[in-house]
Amino acid sequence: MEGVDILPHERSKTQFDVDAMKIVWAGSRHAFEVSDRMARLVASDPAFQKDNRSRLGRKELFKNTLRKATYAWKRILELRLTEEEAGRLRFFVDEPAFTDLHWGMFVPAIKGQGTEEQQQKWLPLAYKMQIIGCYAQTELGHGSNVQGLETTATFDPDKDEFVIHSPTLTSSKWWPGGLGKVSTHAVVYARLITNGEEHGVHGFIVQLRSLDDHMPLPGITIGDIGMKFGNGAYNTMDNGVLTFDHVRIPRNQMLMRVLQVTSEGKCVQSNVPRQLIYGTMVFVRQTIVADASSALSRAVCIATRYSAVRRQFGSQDGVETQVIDYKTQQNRLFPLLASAYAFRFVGEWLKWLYTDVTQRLQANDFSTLPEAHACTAGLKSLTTTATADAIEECRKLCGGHGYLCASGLPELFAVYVPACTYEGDNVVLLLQVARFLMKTVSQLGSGKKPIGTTAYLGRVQDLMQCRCEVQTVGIIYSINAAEDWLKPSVMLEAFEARSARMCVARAQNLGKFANPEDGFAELSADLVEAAVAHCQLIVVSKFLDKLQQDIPGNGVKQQLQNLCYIYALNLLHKHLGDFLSTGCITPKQASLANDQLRSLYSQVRPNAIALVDAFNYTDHYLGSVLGRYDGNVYPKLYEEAWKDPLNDSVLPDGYNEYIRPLLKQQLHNSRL
Ligand SMILES: CCCCC/C=C\C/C=C\C/C=C\C/C=C\C/C=C/C(=O)SCCNC(=O)CCNC(=O)[C@H](O)C(C)(C)COP(=O)(O)OP(=O)(O)OC[C@H]1O[C@@H](n2cnc3c(N)ncnc32)[C@H](O)[C@@H]1OP(=O)(O)O
Ligand SMILES: Cc1cc2nc3c(=O)[nH]c(=O)nc-3n(C[C@H](O)[C@H](O)[C@H](O)COP(=O)(O)OP(=O)(O)OC[C@H]3O[C@@H](n4cnc5c(N)ncnc54)[C@H](O)[C@@H]3O)c2cc1C
Repeated sequence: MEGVDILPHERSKTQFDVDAMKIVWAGSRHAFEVSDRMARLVASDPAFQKDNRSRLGRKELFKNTLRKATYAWKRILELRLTEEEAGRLRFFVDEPAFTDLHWGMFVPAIKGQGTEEQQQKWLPLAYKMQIIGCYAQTELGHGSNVQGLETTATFDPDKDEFVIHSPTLTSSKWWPGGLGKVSTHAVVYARLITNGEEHGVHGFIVQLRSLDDHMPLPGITIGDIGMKFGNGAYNTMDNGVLTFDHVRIPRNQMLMRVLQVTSEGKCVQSNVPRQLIYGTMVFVRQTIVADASSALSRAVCIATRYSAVRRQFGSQDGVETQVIDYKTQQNRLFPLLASAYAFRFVGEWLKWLYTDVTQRLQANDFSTLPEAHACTAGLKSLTTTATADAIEECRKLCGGHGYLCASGLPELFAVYVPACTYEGDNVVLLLQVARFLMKTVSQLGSGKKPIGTTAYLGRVQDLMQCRCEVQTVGIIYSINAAEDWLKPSVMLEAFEARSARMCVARAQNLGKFANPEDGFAELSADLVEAAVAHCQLIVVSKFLDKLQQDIPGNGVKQQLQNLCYIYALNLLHKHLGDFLSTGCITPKQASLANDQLRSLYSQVRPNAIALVDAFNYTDHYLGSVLGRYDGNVYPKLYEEAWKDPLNDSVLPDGYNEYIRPLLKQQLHNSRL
């Protein structure tokens, strides 16, 4: 069978309604229609062509991005796109740009931390892009430790101004995207000092460049921090360095929703908790979780289509085997496919949680903020780590051709992998989750009932007294055959028991230290494992919740069920040590889980291509010869190779200089 015939043949085997699945994936019919329209708009416009990025030098690459980002803005205005449509359009343009930070961090920082008056002044300018902003928090010396930032904002009551200053080299702002060459303004995080007293880190709106000629304002030094990992990749972004030499800004440019500074330099705390200063990060972490499913599904789409097209080794009748039919390939690929769906649904739920906490904050209810912080931090960490690893696994699943830029995977990896670091290093974020869990466990004895995602810890209070013998757990009686693993309550109980037992065991170990902080530092590697178990439980439980909803479309729910159990059983297999050592399941039950997993792979196999078609990605967005919708891989790969600049001429530059003299010299030597 020819390459172009394989994928249609695969599609003919589909056992569910792909169009209905497209709507489930998008979140709603409306979201699907918006997304579909924007994807086609971008794909059909030559201005958004992106297949030459890996061949461009830094300056060309950056200018190209400026062109695309400003053209996208022009189209957004011309077509009068809604905020939702504009967001999707930028998503499909698929090129990191200063606009991400302007819309994604600068605007949310003002919205979340500015007073009404400040929002009225700055937001209209930002919405029209009459000013362009970035988020300048991280410094050369400190990123994770926000309280360790060194930039100072000292209040001068005589002039009613703050003096922003970089006292040391390590206080230079370092990393902010959009800062290096584009932004006119920044929300700068600095230590507030009034009347000689320190009041912690706060955000300040600072103008950086002239709105007339774009030159840095007096006292400000700015530049780009240099090339980053990967050729094209994130180098479209001008991550920058910034120092201040006693730069003055009016008092009303401190973002004052949390704390007000009066003209006398007095600090007045509002009823809003201090942690709201970190609110922009919570917002962005939530968007990063949703984005993880996009990056992961993209890599999985490429690897799945290519695995169906690619054949290696013969079978009895002489037709070579599609590599997707190897169990080892399925065992590596299908859990990633399942993860893409799992992250989609947990992302949807997290968006709901974020909206809920935002509404509560507006009504002065701060009770769910710690949980929102723990969930956004933990899920950001879990999903980005898994996605970065998965993109690399997809490259390997595509064999040698996966290493070619034409596969789209090297660039995707290079663009994606910093997500494990920005918006909080993934380990640092898991430690935040661990703190939250340990606090929750320590309060169990006082009768405080945990709620939301930690409610399960309340249900297993017996664990605190170590009264929970293996035999008391229901799973032990419920699983006697492989199919028993397909019961939602059983799966949930297994993940809850594993996480609860890990949390309680860590809490008990912490209790052995005289100083809890010493204990936390000493046991931090174990604590991170408990945080991972808790976050995996959230993902599994939200996927199971999704299955409880009414899901229209022939066979759609069945496919989602298969994927949900693949996600959970694969985790169980990978973390078997946790499940066995905490006594949640027996070795025999673990073996049954594996049998069930293999059976699910066989059920997914005929639907694999349709399950990735449901992502509804255009070939433009995928940017991969291996992942083409039509499966016409080999002719196109061959065609692509000839586009390389090295093939512009038959003899390479340097032939006369290097190759010819070398060959002549060898000829001369052999004659000797
Ligand atoms: C319309 C079009 C839109 C298009 C765009 C849309 C979306 C795209 C969006 C953005 C673009 C996306 C990506 C772009 C790429 C890159 C951008 C990157 C940006 C950045 O990286 S910005 C810098 C990010 N920096 C960090 O994340 C630093 C990490 N460090 C921290 O968060 C904190 O310092 C810390 C690790 C939490 C520790 O802080 P510390 O003050 O020392 O706190 P603790 O003492 O540990 O805790 C005190 C207390 O506070 C609680 N806490 C901590 N953080 C939070 C929080 N965020 N929210 C609520 N509560 C928090 C903590 O739990 C403690 O509570 P206790 O009860 O225990 O006291
Ligand atoms: C592409 C990119 C874009 C970015 N964009 C922005 C931006 O727009 N604005 C902005 O302000 N910043 C930005 N950043 C900065 C980013 O937020 C920080 O790099 C990130 O928060 C990590 O901080 P760090 O660099 O200080 O890492 P470090 O904290 O120095 O981490 C180094 C190592 O130390 C470990 N570590 C640190 N603390 C602990 C601890 N307490 N316990 C155990 N281990 C620890 C970490 O796990 C890591 O392995 C960007 C970064 C990147 C890569």
